[in-house]
Amino acid sequence: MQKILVEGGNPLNGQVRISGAKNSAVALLPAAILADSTVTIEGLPRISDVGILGNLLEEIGGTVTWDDQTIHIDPSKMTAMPLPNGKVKKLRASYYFMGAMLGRFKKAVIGLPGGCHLGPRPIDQHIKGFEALGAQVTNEQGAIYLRANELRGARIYLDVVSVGATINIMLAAVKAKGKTIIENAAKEPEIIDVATILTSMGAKIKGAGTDVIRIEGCETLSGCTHTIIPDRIEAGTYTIMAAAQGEEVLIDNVIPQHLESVLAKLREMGISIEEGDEQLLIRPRKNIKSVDIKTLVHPGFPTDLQQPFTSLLTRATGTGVVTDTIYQARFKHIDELRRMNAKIKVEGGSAIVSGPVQLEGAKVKASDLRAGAALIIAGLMADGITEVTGIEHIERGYEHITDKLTSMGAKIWREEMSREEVEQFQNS
Ligand SMILES: CC(=O)N[C@H]1[C@@H](OP(=O)(O)OP(=O)(O)OC[C@H]2O[C@@H](n3ccc(=O)[nH]c3=O)[C@H](O)[C@@H]2O)O[C@H](CO)[C@@H](O)[C@@H]1O
Ligand SMILES: C=C(OP(=O)(O)O)C(=O)O
Repeated sequence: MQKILVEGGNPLNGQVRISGAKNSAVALLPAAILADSTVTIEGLPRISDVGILGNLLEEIGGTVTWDDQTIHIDPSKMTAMPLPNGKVKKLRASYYFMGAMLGRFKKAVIGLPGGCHLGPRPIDQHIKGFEALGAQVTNEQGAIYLRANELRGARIYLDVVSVGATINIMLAAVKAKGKTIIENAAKEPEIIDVATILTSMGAKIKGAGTDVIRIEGCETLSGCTHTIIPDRIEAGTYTIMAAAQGEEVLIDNVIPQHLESVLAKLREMGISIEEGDEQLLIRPRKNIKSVDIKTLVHPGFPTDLQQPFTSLLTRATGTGVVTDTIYQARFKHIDELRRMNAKIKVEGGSAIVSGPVQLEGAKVKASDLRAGAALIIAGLMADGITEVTGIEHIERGYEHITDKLTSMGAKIWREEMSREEVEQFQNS
């Protein structure tokens, strides 16, 4: 088991290239189940979530070959193999096997998903969608059983705007008979990316990226080649890192429009950001001022950048109020930031950050993926050395994070944990 160490205070300079989007990748791989011949996806991030999904595709009979960041998935020999336990529990996005297998085989058995612990993460809207399409859905001992004689298009209104439910319903509906309309759909860029791969396979989808998506079901979908979009959350994380500890940092392979809400907040703090076609140039100021942020569905401020942004606020002058309307309890990083001398109170669903403070290196634990990113940002700014454990969470979403930061001048490295440290970590 490894930990990440950061020696703070070293300025970041130079360039970082953003990887393919995790939250697209984890839906694009299951989408390949729906095709009748090989699907090739280019530009994938080699992160643990993607590796696990590749293994799950093999478990159901897919032939998976990797060529650096390109995957080739031959789905022709896949079966409706039940996946009630095991690797499906290691990540959130295994729930996309429900929609994709229901679409192709009209049946599936998938264990309830894992993923970051951010408070309750129900999947009732996914199930409502599958039922509307004609599936019988039961929960038996922690696994979801889905079965349909046939799938029929339906009009589905989502009570909650959900990325996962929108994509999962799309995956099943492309193989349903007739027309499906998803109302109050999520509008995240990853939804457009999934609609793009499905369209390349032959699906008929209109309106992805708006809150009404119309799908005309097809009998067969064929193989295709698709290039994934860049990861806006990884790009946002490096932009925040540059704002926290950079001199001049170029973020390459980014779609700036995906990050408008975050860039607006950074500019409000006094940080200079130049936007190119696929690049952002960040030149922070020494003195930055606090802002309030409230997370919202896209195109609002993304919940996945709330935790990294909180670390940045510790170096800003004034009081910043952070409110997460998507996951009201996404504040597990706050106790760890306090160990590093941050002045943050959690009150009534908001974190109130007072600054500026000089953070101090400490031994801290990442409770989830973006908490891990928040602690690395804090470590970059802190006096002395910060040790971050729980890095398996970070590896779910950040490709080569230590190498990328090292190339920009950060002192950051991995070390094996001693037996005592592993025991302490497991008991904490
Ligand atoms: C793999 C992936 O893409 N993960 C992202 C996805 O998660 P995920 O798809 O799980 O998140 P959702 O968009 O579904 O969740 C949004 C909100 O809706 C609620 N909800 C969701 C589904 C449901 O059936 N019922 C329900 O009540 C959730 O508890 C949450 O409060 O979107 C989140 C919100 O942008 C991001 O933080 C995650 O990084
Ligand atoms: C919450 C996240 O991921 P997941 O939904 O995969 O747990 C995230 O990417 O911040």
